[in-house]
Amino acid sequence: MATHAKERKILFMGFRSVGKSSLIIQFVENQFVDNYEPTIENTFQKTFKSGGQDFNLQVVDTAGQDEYSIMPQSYFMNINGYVIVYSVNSEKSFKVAQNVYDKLRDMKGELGVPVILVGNKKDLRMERVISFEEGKKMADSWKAPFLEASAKENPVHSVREVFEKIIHVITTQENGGVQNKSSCVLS
Ligand SMILES: Nc1nc2c(ncn2[C@@H]2O[C@H](COP(=O)(O)OP(=O)(O)OP(=O)(O)O)[C@@H](O)[C@H]2O)c(=O)[nH]1
Repeated sequence: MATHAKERKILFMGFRSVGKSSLIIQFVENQFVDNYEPTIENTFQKTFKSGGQDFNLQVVDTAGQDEYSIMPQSYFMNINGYVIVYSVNSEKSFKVAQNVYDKLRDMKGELGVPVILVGNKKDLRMERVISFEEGKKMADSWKAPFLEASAKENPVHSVREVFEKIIHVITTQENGGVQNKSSCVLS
């Protein structure tokens, strides 16, 4: 049975150069961008099917934040879900991830933040400074899903997982926090 595509807007946040644009461009255009160009702000569109439901996604790629960034109002209006990204080779980006979450939490308050945490660049094995366990622990403290990803190595799997997870969080929150089994496509 055909159902209408649901419009949802997702915001990517995190420190500079962690791979926000790369993950999004992999998702939207299936390609890896090797050169680094700082983002100002960009919005991408992509249709995506998850749990039998079509989604019309608007994905906003923000300029990288740091601990001093002030979040504009537009980060809080009409946003359905947040993807906070750090890179596993950067201690600083891990700290900024917590910082970004704290600011979102302050703004969103009691309702909770529909968020996932992504440790990107897991292909950089020799340069890793943040373990999987540390990432998981931070996400657990937010009661949020966690995954590690790479926009470079096996990216199709990574980006699919990122978007499956954030859509799952959004859907769960829209259903009043109750896990909807029929839309639960994650193992
Ligand atoms: N090895 C590796 N490099 C990556 C990965 N993802 C991104 N990069 C590289 O990291 C650099 C920064 O990537 P961007 O996607 O521009 O990072 P960003 O978070 O959007 O950066 P801002 O626009 O400054 O916020 C680029 O040179 C990418 O090629 C990854 O998974 N693995």
